[in-house]
Amino acid sequence: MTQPRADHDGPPEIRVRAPGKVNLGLRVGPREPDGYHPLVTVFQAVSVYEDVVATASDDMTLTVSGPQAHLVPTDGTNLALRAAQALAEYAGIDAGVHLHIEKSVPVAGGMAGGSADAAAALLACDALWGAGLSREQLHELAASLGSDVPFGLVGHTAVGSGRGDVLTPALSRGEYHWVFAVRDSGLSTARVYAEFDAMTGAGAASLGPDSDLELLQALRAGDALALGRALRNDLQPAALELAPELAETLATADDVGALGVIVSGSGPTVAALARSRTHAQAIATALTAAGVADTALTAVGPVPGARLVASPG
Ligand SMILES: C[C@](O)(CO)[C@H](O)COP(=O)(O)OP(=O)(O)OC[C@H]1O[C@@H](n2ccc(N)nc2=O)[C@H](O)[C@@H]1O
Ligand SMILES: Nc1ncnc2c1ncn2[C@@H]1O[C@H](COP(=O)(O)OP(=O)(O)OP(=O)(O)O)[C@@H](O)[C@H]1O
Repeated sequence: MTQPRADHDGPPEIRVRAPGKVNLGLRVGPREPDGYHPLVTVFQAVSVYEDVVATASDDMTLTVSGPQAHLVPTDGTNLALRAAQALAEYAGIDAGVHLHIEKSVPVAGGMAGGSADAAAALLACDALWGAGLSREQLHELAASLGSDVPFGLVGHTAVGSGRGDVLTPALSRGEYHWVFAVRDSGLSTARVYAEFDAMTGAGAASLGPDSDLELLQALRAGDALALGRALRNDLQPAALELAPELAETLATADDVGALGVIVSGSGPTVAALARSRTHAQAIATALTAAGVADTALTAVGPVPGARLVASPG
């Protein structure tokens, strides 16, 4: 078991890094009586990271840094604090923790930043408190916190079903280059699903088993061109209805030769697939120059899920 670092001045600390995600395919079925929608989604974890540093403390407290830190709640509603509390209760541990989030994933951007924080907090507190939970136990806790949290633990490429929390790893060859066009104002996931309901009525397609064949085949072959063509997001029309300016972002990325372009999850981040790192940088520059993104991040995927890393210094 990893021991907390105590080789510096100050209390022991654990640093965990967790990735954001893009849904390469997101098929959404009709709303169920519990308010959730059945999904079949292909997740890819990408190199836009959250670092969560857990330090031993008497209380449960949280701080956040990063360009959008002011948008993140630091009270008990923060998903990372809720994760720490859930783990303490589950494992019967009476201990505190201070969590510090170094945030890079856009807030309310459809890239599961809060979920990455929760996944990282679970792993960090498990290590800090020596709880020794199994992967299955961590997964169960993760799913109780949010539909995207289990994927934050697992990372790489996976097919999600159920609410998106039932995961099967998928084969993927090579590295894909992405540009994420970020908007300063986010979209609420619940609102986007409600708009999806309003737009589809009872007519949302039920989910057939084979519809992601082309997507999964492209990933297995490492064929970025085919992956670009196979990208699909059933929430995109709803996100565009709530944020019509995204149409311009999609069109601009298409104009500058993106292999595929899609709203990421519930949006408003737009994900553009590039041919190479250089091409990704060119797309990023074009998007910000055209004023159709407030920020453009370049990244690669797939990358691993939440993992302990050495603290710098
Ligand atoms: C859009 C995605 O990011 C795609 O991966 C996810 O489906 C959203 O996952 P998430 O943010 O972890 O969502 P949760 O925190 O579990 O749920 C937030 C809200 O989204 C809606 N929700 C979420 C997941 C799902 N399968 N059906 C839903 O209708 C519900 O209104 C829910 O109250
Ligand atoms: N650790 C956290 N980081 C960011 N937002 C959080 C966190 N905890 C709670 N929140 C609240 O949740 C909202 C959505 O957070 P988040 O950034 O995870 O959205 P998202 O990436 O669109 O989620 P998803 O892609 O999973 O639907 C924020 O607007 C904020 O109010």
